[in-house]
Amino acid sequence: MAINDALRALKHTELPTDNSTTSVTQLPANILEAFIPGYSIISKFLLDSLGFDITLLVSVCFLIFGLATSLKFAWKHTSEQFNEYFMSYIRIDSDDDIYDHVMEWIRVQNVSKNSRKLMAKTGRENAWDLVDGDMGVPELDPSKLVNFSNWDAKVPPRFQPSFGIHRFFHNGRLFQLTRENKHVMRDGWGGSSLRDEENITLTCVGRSTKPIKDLIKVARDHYLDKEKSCTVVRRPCPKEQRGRGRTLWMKVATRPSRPIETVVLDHEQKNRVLVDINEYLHPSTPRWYANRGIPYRRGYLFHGPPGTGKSSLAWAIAGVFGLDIYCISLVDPTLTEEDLGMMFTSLPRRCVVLLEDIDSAGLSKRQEEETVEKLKPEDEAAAKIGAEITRAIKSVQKDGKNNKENQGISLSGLLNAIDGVASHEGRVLLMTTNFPDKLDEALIRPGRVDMKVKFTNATRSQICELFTRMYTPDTPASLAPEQIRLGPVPRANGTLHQATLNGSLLQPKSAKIEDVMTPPESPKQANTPTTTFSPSSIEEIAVQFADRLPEDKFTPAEVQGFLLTRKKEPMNALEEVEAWRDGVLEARERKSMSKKEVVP
Ligand SMILES: Nc1ncnc2c1ncn2[C@@H]1O[C@H](COP(=O)(O)OP(=O)(O)OP(=O)(O)O)[C@@H](O)[C@H]1O
Repeated sequence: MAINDALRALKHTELPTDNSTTSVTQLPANILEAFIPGYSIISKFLLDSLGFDITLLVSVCFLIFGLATSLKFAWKHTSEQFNEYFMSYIRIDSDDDIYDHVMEWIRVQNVSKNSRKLMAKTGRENAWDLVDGDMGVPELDPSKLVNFSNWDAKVPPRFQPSFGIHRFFHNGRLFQLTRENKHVMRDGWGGSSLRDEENITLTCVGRSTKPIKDLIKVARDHYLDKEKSCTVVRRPCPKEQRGRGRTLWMKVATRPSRPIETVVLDHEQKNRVLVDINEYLHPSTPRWYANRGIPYRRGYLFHGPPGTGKSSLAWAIAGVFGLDIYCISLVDPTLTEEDLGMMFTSLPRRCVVLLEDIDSAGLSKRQEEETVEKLKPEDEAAAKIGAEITRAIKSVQKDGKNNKENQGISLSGLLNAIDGVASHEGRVLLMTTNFPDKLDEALIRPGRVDMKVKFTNATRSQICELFTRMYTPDTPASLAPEQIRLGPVPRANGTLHQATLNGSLLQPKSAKIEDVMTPPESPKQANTPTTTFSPSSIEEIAVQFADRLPEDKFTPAEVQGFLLTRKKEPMNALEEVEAWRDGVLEARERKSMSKKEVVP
């Protein structure tokens, strides 16, 4: 409107013909009037009352404003054209691992140091950060109680580049990082919903993306190097975040890998599992499977009483082979069969999938069959009728549930996910159970479960090993995967297995035990015994300790629990173990007696 008025005013304006400065810088009054209604009255009033003509001032302001706007427009247009033809960029979404790699690299590169737009994050993100060493964690005073409110206050926050544009140099080249947050509509299971989505864009000058790719590689190497001795744990995303085509897994933690030698198990058994997985994961194995038309999958069933080390071995395996671990709880009420199928499909090429306590997920043998089996000797006809009734009740229950969110995972749903056509090949499937006999044959048939590993209560040698490990001072690192030597051992058929782990290496090294035990000098050595013991005396005490416990009566978890309460006092542990043993056995006896009384 104002512009139209101004144009109209320009038409009727007779521009000054003289060459004076005033005529150049002063805009005609009718043009100013078009932009500022009432201008002539104001200017006349100021001229009459103050004797000051504001036309020149207003005209200059207008000219500066016009110039700036034109420059801005020209700059925007030119830079757009420049970006289009002379810049390269790579965009990274926040749900991709590369996002974490780049952001972490940026953080340590101190890009944040020079930036004026920062985002502060709590220094300690999870419990494992305390073992990072680079967190500036304050020293603890052993004479005082640990107070985490004080401790947290002393941990400096981390600073990351905030949303917006950040520029930095790498290898002499200028890069630009643009961090954005957008609200986008996404299709999810419950329909479309508005979600926050973050991404970063890395830009550099030039018509090739190679410098950015190199930078991403550097960031990735840096990140993976830091996390080399860690295991990344992933779980299914919360239901509301699970979207079609979007990531179904979320990283929940990065924890230090469990050293394989800390899992106290029969060495031959442990060897066999590791050798088998090692052979399966070998880069040449997929071709071997493909040539024979065999699906490239391998499954393991770890079974035994609770607290015997099934999950511990699973975690240690992930650490040894440097694989991420994908944990699925089949009892998760939000997990549907469709979700499960998609999750297996979206697994990476190599990973460990851990399905814990599969017996508790309603996947045990069909109840109606069990009922028939139980009643058969007495009345087969009645049993069959009973089974029919059970089936009918179940189908009614199922219909009733149809409208509800979750109908649980059925056996066929799990089998489809595990070896359905879309299921990803190359993963190591580890299933744990306390009750292997309850599992349906279909679930544990060869091809789904290729190796069963039995875990038992602690043997004498396991008790000895648990004791020795507990009182051995911390060593800087356990066996790195590359330190585990491979050598041939005979197979059942008499041939030599090429990729076989040397069993002795999986045992605690005597060299480690020979480390001198000294009283703690700093809080960091809190696990070191207060009394000095020679390595040979620790071994001797371990033997005596094992002599005082019956074999196959206590789980390794129970023995570990007892030792943990005396973790600095091996002699106390030795002296008190008999009383503890008798107490636990008596309590068990009483419990079984009371059970018998209740069920005549
Ligand atoms: N064989 C073992 N070697 C070393 N530690 C063990 C062993 N068995 C149990 N533990 C210790 O006991 C605790 C429980 O072990 P873990 O969770 O592996 O047992 P589990 O057999 O998986 O039990 P559940 O069946 O209840 O899941 C852990 O702290 C672990 O360190």
